[in-house]
Amino acid sequence: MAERPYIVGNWKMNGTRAMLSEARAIDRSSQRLMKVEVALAPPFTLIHAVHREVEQIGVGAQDCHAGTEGANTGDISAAMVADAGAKFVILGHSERRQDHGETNALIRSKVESALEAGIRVILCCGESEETRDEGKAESFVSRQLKGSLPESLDNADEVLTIAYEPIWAIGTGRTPTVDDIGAMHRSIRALLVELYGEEMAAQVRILYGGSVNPDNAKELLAADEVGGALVGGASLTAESFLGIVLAAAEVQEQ
Ligand SMILES: O=C(CO)COP(=O)(O)O
Repeated sequence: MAERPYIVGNWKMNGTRAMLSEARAIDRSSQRLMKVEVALAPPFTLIHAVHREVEQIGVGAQDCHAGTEGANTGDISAAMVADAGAKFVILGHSERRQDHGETNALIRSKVESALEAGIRVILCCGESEETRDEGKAESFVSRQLKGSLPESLDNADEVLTIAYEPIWAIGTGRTPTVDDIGAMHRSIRALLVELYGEEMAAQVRILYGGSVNPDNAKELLAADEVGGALVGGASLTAESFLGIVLAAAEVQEQ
């Protein structure tokens, strides 16, 4: 792993204020964090509280609306999550695509809105099991990214992270092989070079997500072109999340 690995916990629809102690515990185990960049994306309701609770780690949101303000009952804009303390937002997660019918075009306008609001984007992509079985995973992911990334970016390296999350690996305990992850990440890197040029593309981190846990993290993080992990279930307790952070630090040292 070339640069500092980036380990991000996506709490999804989990967590009340009782979980702030987990965020605090993650933050306080900062000894190893010098080698690893660590962040949490709690639900909207906890962004501000987590932001106030932590000193070392980043805090972000799991989604935002494409607009800036207005008559959108129940929605939250990028500027609002930024105001609550979010420094990044996860966009295009497969659960948003599936459960809320989010299209690539909508996701692209959310990406633009987030960048406009001055927060970083973790853009998710990933194929279904059917698409992988058909041998079309790489072309599918490439189409997803082409459809949801802005055509040009001034500083992709500073504002953009990609997360490859095969849908069939999310919450299932199944993961692709290290070779398959490496092949997909190389394909994503090639697309970034095509879109933004070699220099900028080289600095965009590409995370792997899907059933990452403390036991498999070391192997998965050592795969080619993997710059970190987006973690769901195993980010819900400090103990398991820190196990992954530790694995990332060990891979970094190798
Ligand atoms: O969707 C994910 C993170 O965004 C992955 O979730 P799990 O780690 O629970 O498989």
